[in-house]
Amino acid sequence: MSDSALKPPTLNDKKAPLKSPAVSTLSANTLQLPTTSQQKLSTGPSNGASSGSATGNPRNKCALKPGFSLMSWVRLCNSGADLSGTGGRVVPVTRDELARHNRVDDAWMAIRGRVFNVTRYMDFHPGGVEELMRGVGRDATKLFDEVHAWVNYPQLLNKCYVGPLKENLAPRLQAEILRPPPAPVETVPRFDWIQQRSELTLCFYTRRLANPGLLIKRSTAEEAVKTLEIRVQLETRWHGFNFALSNAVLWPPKAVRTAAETGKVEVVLSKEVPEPWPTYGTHESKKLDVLLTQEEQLEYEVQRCEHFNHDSFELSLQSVQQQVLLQLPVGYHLDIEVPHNGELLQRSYTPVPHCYLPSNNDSVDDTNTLQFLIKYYEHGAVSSELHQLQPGANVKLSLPRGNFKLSSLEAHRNILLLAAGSGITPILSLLKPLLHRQSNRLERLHLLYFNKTIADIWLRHKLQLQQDSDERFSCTHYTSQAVEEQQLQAGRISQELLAPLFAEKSSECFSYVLICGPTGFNTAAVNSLTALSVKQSQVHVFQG
Ligand code: HEM
Repeated sequence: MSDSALKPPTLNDKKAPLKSPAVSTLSANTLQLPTTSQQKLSTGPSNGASSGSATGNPRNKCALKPGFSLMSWVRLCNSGADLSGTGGRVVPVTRDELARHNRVDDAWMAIRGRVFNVTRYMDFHPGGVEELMRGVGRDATKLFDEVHAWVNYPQLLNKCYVGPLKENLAPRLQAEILRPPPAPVETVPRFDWIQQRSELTLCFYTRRLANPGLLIKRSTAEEAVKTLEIRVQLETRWHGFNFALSNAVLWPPKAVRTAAETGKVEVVLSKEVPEPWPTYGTHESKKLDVLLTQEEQLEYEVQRCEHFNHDSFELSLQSVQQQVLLQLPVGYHLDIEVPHNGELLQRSYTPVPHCYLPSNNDSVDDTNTLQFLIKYYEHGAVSSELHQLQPGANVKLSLPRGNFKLSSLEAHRNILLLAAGSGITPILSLLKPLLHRQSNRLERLHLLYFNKTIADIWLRHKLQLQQDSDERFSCTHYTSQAVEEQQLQAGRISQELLAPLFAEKSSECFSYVLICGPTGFNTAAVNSLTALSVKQSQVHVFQG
């Protein structure tokens, strides 16, 4: 039986609505978009089988009625309309009071001790009215987190805040909730430059473990360029630097380095004429509007689309005319958009570092090309469209998205990785950055990789090579179907399977766990870890 046969086909590559185009007249708003794409808690396979998304999660967005786009919601929020229904007052709410607001035309919902009036949000909810109604009139924290923990509800519902949920809060906590949340401290990259006779290096300093992303755009299709746009991504925020260089440099850059740990970004450019420059030129910098960058798309073209194993393929993409170079923050993904039956469909995928692909090795520069491993589903609209792409065909990519914080791993030296099926891809992007970490060097990085059959295992040989080259890394393969091979174990994710790794005094005791797989796998993993007293703060689930 194929993976796709295990799941209701509607959850595979479900049609996503065409995103609204970027509205350039919209100025920076108080609202930010959710940080990553979406996940639905599904009845999908609980182990091993992949959902088809590289991050393991299917999408289930609804088409919104005309006039109910995110942009329209932002406008409504900024219009001064009384969305909370309290005239701007903060009113503590009892559970009984909350339960009375349980109708579609009078809908309140509590999340993490705060009550929001979601009545006006109903038609704007990308998951649909029916889904939103599931959380109405009650404390919906658990449900909300199960479906899309990454959605930035405090910002989206900022103007809908009614007040704290009363009875289950200590007075001190209540006082905290009544106070407006403190504005987050934002890092602005600092620019510097150095040169050699034949090279100019543009440097951007962010902060330790900032895990920056990078986008470089040339303004013309010429090989020698004088103007360049360089953008540095820090979480959901992009900082743009527009350079007018004093002389021409060659395209593409000679090297591009983003150091996840130090937070330093370097763009090394070859000068067209090797000579010392009195100055690099000039630049203007600005923070880019979060809403606009969330909507922005890049044109990429297929370089290769080749068979990888019995049900997956390797897709290699390069920016059209090599206009753009992109480096994703570690653990981030992006959406690939393809047309299908007159609609535009999107799905999230995490690029695979070149060194893990059979066709590549360590010396290849990851910047020019984005490589994906994609599982093919017969009924999966996006994967079947992508599967048919010929070299030269165009697709659209979103900018990188994600909510993974490399800094949350800083204190941890024994890290456990749990991956299922195609959920291995974000995990792969982390292996080298973690093993190369200089401060608080890692002691042990252990991967448990779950698949249905031996034939489904991706990159087994490469994982073995990684294990051979660094004794701190180990990988155990589990298959849900019985196996005869010695190096493989039969088993599904469970509390029993994980328990020995968290036994007190065990030298194998892990203090942080990263999880990526289909929703059922993620839920089973989180539940097993909770039962083993692993705290929520010690776990990150990749979603998207
Ligand atoms: C607690 C009850 C809720 C349920 C059951 C629910 C359900 C869903 C579902 C099924 C989706 C589609 C997910 C997918 O694409 O796979 C979705 C998307 C979404 N929901 Fe909710 N939702 C709830 C509450 C909320 C609230 C309170 C907000 C307000 C901030 C919200 C904002 C969103 C957003 C922004 C998306 C799109 C996510 C993305 O594009 O990544 N939801 N929701």
